[in-house]
Amino acid sequence: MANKTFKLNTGQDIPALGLGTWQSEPGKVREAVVHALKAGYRLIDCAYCYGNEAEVGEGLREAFEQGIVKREDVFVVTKVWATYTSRCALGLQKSLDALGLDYVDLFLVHWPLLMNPEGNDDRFPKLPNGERDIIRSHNHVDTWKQMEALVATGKTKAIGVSNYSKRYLEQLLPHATIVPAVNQIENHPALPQQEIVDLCKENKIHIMAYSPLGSTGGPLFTAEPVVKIAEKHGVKPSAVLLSYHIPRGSTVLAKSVTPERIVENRNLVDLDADDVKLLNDWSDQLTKEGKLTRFVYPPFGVDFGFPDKS
Ligand SMILES: NC(=O)C1=CN([C@@H]2O[C@H](COP(=O)(O)OP(=O)(O)OC[C@H]3O[C@@H](n4cnc5c(N)ncnc54)[C@H](OP(=O)(O)O)[C@@H]3O)[C@@H](O)[C@H]2O)C=CC1
Ligand SMILES: O=C[C@H](O)[C@@H](O)[C@@H](O)[C@H](O)C(=O)O
Repeated sequence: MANKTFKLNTGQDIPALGLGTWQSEPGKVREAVVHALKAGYRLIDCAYCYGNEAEVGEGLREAFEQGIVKREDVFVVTKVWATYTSRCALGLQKSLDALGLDYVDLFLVHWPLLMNPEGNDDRFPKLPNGERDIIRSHNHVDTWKQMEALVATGKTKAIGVSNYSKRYLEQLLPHATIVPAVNQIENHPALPQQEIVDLCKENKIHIMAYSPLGSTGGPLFTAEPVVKIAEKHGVKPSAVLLSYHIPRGSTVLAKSVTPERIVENRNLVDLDADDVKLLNDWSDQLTKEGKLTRFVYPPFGVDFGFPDKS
């Protein structure tokens, strides 16, 4: 099942499982990438903001040189960081240079906002009071227009968004000449974001689920329904959390720099209708109790339109 692919609205095949690289430490991520490609992963999720694209690129190069995989067989994703959303072409070029590639398969708007491109830091400019230096007059639709222009350059095969709520998508879609191929969002049974998933499905926008384990340390491993289903199938809770996305028709990104876990995370299981119901019931219960959990919400001080955060 880990070799499954989905079709994007561009006609490209996108793997159902990818390796995440956020917080993958220097000194570890090159080997993690090589190991993942050897283990059969065919999607690597990167971002300029992660500060490790040069080392991810070394891993890719090593895998190409060793004949583990060819460039055209790996789906490489990267994202324009918030200080470059008024300079998307430059943002893409910087990622390509760091990765050592001449194109990526998918380029995403990492977050729908602009941070001061002339601020006091390349990635995290701050105001004297310590808050992030955000250009609040910027319209995220303008960023999308720049993204659209990048497709013709051949430097990215597809474009998409990330961290787009229903409200933001509804603002964007009437102006989009190219419908985003993907919306990459936090997604797991404790944050199903069904309203976004449904809207994306209606518009043929593929979901890439991030932080499927609850991000750092995998806080969702101990959730009761997850443990119950894992015991039933004789697998680890991580396998249940990753497999949850396959019947939803979504790609799932699992980050690890630990060789055994990278391999282990390829062992997806076929969840049956009872398992899916148990997880969905848990999501419904969390929704009713107001206990949904968003693990990734950086301190931008911007209302992105997520119902659990506005
Ligand atoms: N677009 C966006 O804004 C965002 C995108 N992402 C993308 O999604 C990816 C995945 O999300 P992320 O937030 O990193 O978190 P994940 O939900 O993938 O969890 C990663 C954590 O789980 C641990 N882990 C991984 N596999 C196992 C396992 N089998 N058993 C036990 N522990 C395990 C990892 O440890 P270790 O590495 O030490 O093994 C790490 O601490 C990111 O890396 C990034 O590529 C993530 C957040 C936001
Ligand atoms: O992709 C992962 C996340 O979005 C990450 O890029 C942000 O959380 C960033 O560290 C920030 O603090 O704004």
